[in-house]
Amino acid sequence: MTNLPNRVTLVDVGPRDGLQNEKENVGTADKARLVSLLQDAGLKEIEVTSFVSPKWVPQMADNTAVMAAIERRPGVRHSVLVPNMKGLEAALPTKPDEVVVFAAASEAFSQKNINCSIAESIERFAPVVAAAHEAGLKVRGALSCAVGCPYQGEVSPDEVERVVRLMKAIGVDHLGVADTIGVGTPRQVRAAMERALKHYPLVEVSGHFHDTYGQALTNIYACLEMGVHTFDASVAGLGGCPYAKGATGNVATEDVVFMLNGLGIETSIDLDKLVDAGAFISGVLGRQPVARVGRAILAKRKG
Ligand SMILES: CC(C)(COP(=O)([O-])OP(=O)([O-])OC[C@H]1O[C@@H](n2cnc3c(N)ncnc32)[C@H](O)[C@@H]1OP(=O)([O-])[O-])[C@@H](O)C(=O)NCCC(=O)NCCSC(=O)C[C@@](C)(O)CC(=O)[O-]
Repeated sequence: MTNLPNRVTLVDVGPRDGLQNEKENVGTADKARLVSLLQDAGLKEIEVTSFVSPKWVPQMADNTAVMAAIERRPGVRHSVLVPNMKGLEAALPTKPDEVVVFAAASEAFSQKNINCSIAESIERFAPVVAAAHEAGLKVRGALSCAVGCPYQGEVSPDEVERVVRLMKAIGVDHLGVADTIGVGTPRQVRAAMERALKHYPLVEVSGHFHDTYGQALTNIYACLEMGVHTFDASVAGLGGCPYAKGATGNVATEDVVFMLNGLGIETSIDLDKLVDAGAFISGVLGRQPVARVGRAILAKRKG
């Protein structure tokens, strides 16, 4: 068998990416409770909220209140997504441990998601990255539509590498390769990852997969074979970007942990407690978890 990493870090993006697309308002206390349950389960990296325009993404309008309500446990990093200086200025007083900026490999998606071209987005992010660094924060960069775009169709590795270079040039510390609409298969994902790895070391690259076409775990495995050992995932399989119509949720954290456990790869995450977190937020939303492992374990518990 190929050498796989011994250990994987999972970033649970459920409270942000998972909830941002929910039409019904999720209460601030429930969002904070979700963060606590994820911490109980052993998650050390949690993307808590975003400081984007509330007109564009109303579900994240309580960002400051959520950051004030979460329990800060030692050793857990709480990150927030910001689209511009206004977002960073609002985020900094809430004391995030890390900020996430997000650009797209596709022009069309950049316009739909953040209302500007890729070049303009990089111009916007440059001062954000500098100010975040000045505040002592690390900056993760998400590169959306790294294999496919809901408006443009296929996205080439050259397009990916072009934006990777731009993000590197403005000082983004970590690059997340995102299959925003979950259309990638291992060959395409590997090609996109290879381009990221030309500019960032393995420790500063991660994968972010949606499961629209059921390829997310396969794509994660393909990345593990390349040595990539950080992945975003979303508890209960929540999620989707409001500007990526038809895309389903992120890969479920429960499903990823189950696969990694089976491979003997350490995550320090307690699967049973994670399933509890998924059941909690699914209950708040009034539906079953999308996570297959979550459903299976809940069904087994019922007997
Ligand atoms: C970027 C903007 C703001 C541009 O939106 P715009 O309308 O072009 O911005 P603007 O600068 O012209 O401002 C318009 C209004 O928004 C306000 N505004 C401006 N900025 C902010 C801010 N930060 N926080 C709060 N308010 C803000 C600003 O003050 C003004 O208010 P008004 O004068 O009309 O009352 C908008 O397009 C936006 O917020 N987009 C965010 C969309 C979003 O959150 N998408 C989902 C996240 S990305 C994602 O999920 C993908 C990812 C990362 O998970 C990886 C993957 O799977 O690909």
